[in-house]
Amino acid sequence: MKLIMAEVFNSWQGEGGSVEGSAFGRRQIFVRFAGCDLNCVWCDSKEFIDASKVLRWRYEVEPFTGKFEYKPNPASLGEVVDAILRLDTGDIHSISYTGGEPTLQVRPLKALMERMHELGFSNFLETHGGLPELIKEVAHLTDYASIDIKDETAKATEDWKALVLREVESIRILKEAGAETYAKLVVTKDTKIENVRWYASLLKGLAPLVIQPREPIDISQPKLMEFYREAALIMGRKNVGLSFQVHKYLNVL
Ligand SMILES: C[S@@+](CC[C@H](N)C(=O)[O-])C[C@H]1O[C@@H](n2cnc3c(N)ncnc32)[C@H](O)[C@@H]1O
Ligand SMILES: Nc1nc2[nH]cc(C(=O)O)c2c(=O)[nH]1
Ligand code: SF4
Ligand SMILES: [Mg+2]
Repeated sequence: MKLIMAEVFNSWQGEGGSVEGSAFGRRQIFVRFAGCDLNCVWCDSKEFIDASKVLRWRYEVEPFTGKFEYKPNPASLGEVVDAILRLDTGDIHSISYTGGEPTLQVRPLKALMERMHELGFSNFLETHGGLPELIKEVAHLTDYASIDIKDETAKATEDWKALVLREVESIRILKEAGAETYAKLVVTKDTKIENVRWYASLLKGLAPLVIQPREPIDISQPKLMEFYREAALIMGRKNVGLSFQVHKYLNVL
């Protein structure tokens, strides 16, 4: 079983805020898959979007040392499991599968999630959720899920409304399978309030929402709070929160 990897490292989960299902501030081992089918204008992992250009992957030798070793792609499942296990600091809340888009490599992702369960770890899936048919394959192995709702201003794909509906379908699948699931909406200064209302109406009664300003932040505080209020009025005041990419302020991975 082969995987196109980007990196494996140990850090704190820096996103998700305080809504139910969030792992913010929890220690995780991050497994970043190479390759994505979307192209968000603000993506902070752009160098990993084209998997064919990710010729090698890196794994931390020791957490927070900035020391890495490199291996050629594709990686074997055993190599990735070894890289994860050597980063097990004994205080790991869950393994985060991110990217790129982890669900695109659904067979190796599934095998890795199964292996991590066997080894006693919980699985945290970080995904755009745009491919519900692939989400179905791993939903039963997912303990926690953070699903992005791609705003129009992300310009992730041509038919962004159809993408949003597929993302919501993925949330439904994950919830039905018993995964603790929340939605994450990255907002920009150009995000439209009517779009925020639409996302909120789709998520109402389904999953909580975190509103995460795009980094670097240029959205005004009044606008951010307007999005928050409108979403909370639709979804309920306990079901909305803010999320910031705190790891970027701490200068950690
Ligand atoms: C790089 S993505 C990988 C997982 C998956 N492809 C997705 O988009 O959800 C991981 C998370 O980082 C967030 N992110 C990436 N670039 C960002 C930026 N410039 N500002 C805020 N959040 C960002 C994404 O929205 C997503 O929630
Ligand atoms: N510390 C930390 N937290 C994160 N939460 C989501 C991340 C991601 O890139 O998926 C991420 C990341 O790259 N680092
Ligand atoms: S879906 Fe995720 S990895 Fe893909 S371009 Fe958007 S933010 Fe980047
Ligand atoms: Mg990141």
